[in-house]
Amino acid sequence: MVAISDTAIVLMNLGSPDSTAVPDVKKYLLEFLMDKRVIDYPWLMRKILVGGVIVPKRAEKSAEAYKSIWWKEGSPLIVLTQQLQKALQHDLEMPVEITMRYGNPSPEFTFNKIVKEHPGVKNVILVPLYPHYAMSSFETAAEYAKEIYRRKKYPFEMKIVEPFYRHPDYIHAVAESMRPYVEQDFDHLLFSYHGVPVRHIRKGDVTGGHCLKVNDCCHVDSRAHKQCYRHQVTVTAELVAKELGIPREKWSVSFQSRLGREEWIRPYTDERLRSLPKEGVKKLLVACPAFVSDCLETLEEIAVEGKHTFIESGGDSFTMIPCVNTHPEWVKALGILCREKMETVMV
Ligand SMILES: C=CC1=C(C)c2cc3[nH]c(cc4nc(cc5[nH]c(cc1n2)c(C)c5CCC(=O)O)C(CCC(=O)O)=C4C)c(C)c3C=C
Ligand SMILES: [Fe+2]
Ligand SMILES: [Fe+2]
Repeated sequence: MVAISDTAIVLMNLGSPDSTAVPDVKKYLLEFLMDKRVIDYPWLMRKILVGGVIVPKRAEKSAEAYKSIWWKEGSPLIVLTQQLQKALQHDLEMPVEITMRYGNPSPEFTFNKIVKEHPGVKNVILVPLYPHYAMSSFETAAEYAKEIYRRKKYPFEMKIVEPFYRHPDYIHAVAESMRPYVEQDFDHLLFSYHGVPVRHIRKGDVTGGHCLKVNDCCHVDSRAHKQCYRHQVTVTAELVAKELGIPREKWSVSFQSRLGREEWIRPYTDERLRSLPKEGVKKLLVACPAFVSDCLETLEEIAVEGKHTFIESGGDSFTMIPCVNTHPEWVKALGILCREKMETVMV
């Protein structure tokens, strides 16, 4: 039972296919990749590329990858988000629901559930579970939730928690979740973030002249940083490494999960995994703080494929550090983020 409250929290994650069956994976990939903020080409071009090339080519391989990481309860990303929901609800003593940008449960389903099960709720705090801004992650989640909210005229106010990539409590949670791993002997720590196309970084640059144009742009103050994924992931890595006391030469950042022929932000994780052993790195730790829940991109792309690449290239030991998932410090941090948002004036 949850205490009666006029506020509810909605945790919004990316989503997964309903099952590992090829038709379900196809349906999910189509919804995901037809999103104009993920593949931002004109509609007809996107339709031809996604429906005619990418999805038919990728669906079976993707389904196999999902099969290899699927839990008996379902998709790890969904199950971990449900576990986070329960832990946060216990912590905050107010209703906490989950929703997904793609697949189920959809924002419409979740908002309807709140209206039906918690008719006293007047305020909803929506938390896109992305620490960093990207057009293809935070922005699409927030805009989609707002679109549904406005279209259906729900009887509550809705506030959205902004990217929290440098929030001290989030940084502390990531650092604490990593601490047991960095206390062991290791040669190097790689922060592997989900990549985005270079074009997305340029497109999000509100100044039109900063990102990837100014020398060492991520470290030069700019209004562009509010929407710069590259800047924000760099800051997270620097703050976490500082809190853990890891010297600068012992960690680096790279970007995984490229799709298509376009140039994505560099360095690429697979290339780094091939070159690190040649630079003398034999014991490697990999952390993926772009994700708050373990998912296909960590459990398969990093823990299986990435490990294989590193060991084949001459590495000795490879450890993937789990995401913050339901770590108590993360549950605490999320509660603080929600409470801070509740205290702001409704717009
Ligand atoms: C143009 C393609 C893609 C962009 C841009 C992109 C950005 C992006 N994605 C995440 C988080 C996740 N992505 C996940 C899976 C996934 N991502 C893409 C493509 C793009 N992502 C695809 C095609 C897939 C599906 C799987 C596959 O076929 O490889 C996941 C995992 C989902 C799961 O069910 O476990 C996450 C999480 C972020 C944060 C981001 C921008 C920064
Ligand atoms: Fe992705
Ligand atoms: Fe930038």
